[in-house]
Amino acid sequence: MNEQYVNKNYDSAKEAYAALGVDTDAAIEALKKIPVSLHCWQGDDVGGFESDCDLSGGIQATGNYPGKATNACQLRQDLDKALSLIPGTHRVNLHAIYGEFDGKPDRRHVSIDSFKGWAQWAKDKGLGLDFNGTFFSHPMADSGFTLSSKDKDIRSFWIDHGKSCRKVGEYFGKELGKPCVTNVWVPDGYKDIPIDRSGHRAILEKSLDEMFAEDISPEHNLDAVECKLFGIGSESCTIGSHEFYMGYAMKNNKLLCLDAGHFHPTEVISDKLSSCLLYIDRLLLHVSRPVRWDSDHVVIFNEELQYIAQEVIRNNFQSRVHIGLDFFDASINRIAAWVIGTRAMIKALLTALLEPSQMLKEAEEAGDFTKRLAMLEELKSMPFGAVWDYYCLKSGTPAGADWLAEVKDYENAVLSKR
Ligand SMILES: C[C@H](O)[C@H](O)[C@@H](O)C(=O)CO
Ligand SMILES: [Mn+2]
Repeated sequence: MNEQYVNKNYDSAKEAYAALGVDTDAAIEALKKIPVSLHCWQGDDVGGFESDCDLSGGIQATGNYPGKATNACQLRQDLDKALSLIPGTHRVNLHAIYGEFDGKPDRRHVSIDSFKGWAQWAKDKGLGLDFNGTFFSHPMADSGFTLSSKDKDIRSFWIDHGKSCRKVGEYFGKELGKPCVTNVWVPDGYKDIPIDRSGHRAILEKSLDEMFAEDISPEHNLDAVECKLFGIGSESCTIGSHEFYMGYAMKNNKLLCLDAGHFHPTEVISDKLSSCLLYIDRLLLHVSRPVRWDSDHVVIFNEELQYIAQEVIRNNFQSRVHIGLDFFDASINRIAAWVIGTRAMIKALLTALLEPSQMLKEAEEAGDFTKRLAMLEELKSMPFGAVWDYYCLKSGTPAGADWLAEVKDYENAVLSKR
């Protein structure tokens, strides 16, 4: 996009927003301070770098687009490309299966050594890292149960896994000088109607307590727990439900992870932030796009994404809500998927920062719902795209759809040779 054209548009957008009392330069400065955590698993369809385990746990990446990353070097190279097309300074979210393993990977005791390459890379790029235990895609998860299993050997295997993952998180936090959010999601559940829901939930609570027993400074590592309604193969009962983890997080001062795809189809996470944050210090978001089910479609600039961003910004929750992405589409260029989803998230945050929230709040408090609705509609055609393009260019990233040609070049030069 032509720089002169972008600057000119920005100047008139700035004027239009100023008329509403909104300072576009201040909005851009605030936006720069909000990191989004890019999930590494979009880069290889949640495959990971352990050799011989298929994706399990009731999640699925569909599609067969060529050129996916097959090792950590390729994945970092792809992330570098994606990050070069995304304005701002962000974070990368890893899973335990993405280590650089020397010999046979030991899922029970995940070693810090396997993640030194990632830490070095993140340090060189000024990125933060987040982490996840991988409680699936492993023979010890084949029964469909991990931390809530009634089998002591299975349980203790996964407790050890979780403990070692927290140490990796602590290591990342220390190395990078920013806390790592280490998330726990377990697929445990029953396909058909169970008898003993409460037994499994009591076991899950006990296993988590054991896993989290060691005090780790929140300066380095923050523990998160992710709830879910159902998965493929756990349709009738998911042990780690919303109520379970909401209670667990409150009682134990953990982050609650809200994944946009983990609720009933018409239930939205945007409406949950303000309630959860009355009782819980911090939230982790897995921003995703469920289409009829937890399908993990690439995030787009839709209403729910804007509502999520508005809830964060209107309430000044930036420091209490960690924004992570969680989608995996194997049917399109995977770097484009990261770029589309992350840019959409950032664009939604920018749009929320450009809202004259105080004016809307005053209208609401005065009972002037006509003005509230009228203004919300008018805001939809404000020139936020001009502010976005300007931000992209000023950040050294392409404005408009210019990034797509770069992804295409990269596909020809790199991905097609894999
Ligand atoms: C790969 C992720 O950890 C996984 O998607 C999890 O966060 C989830 O959302 C499962 O449905
Ligand atoms: Mn998730």
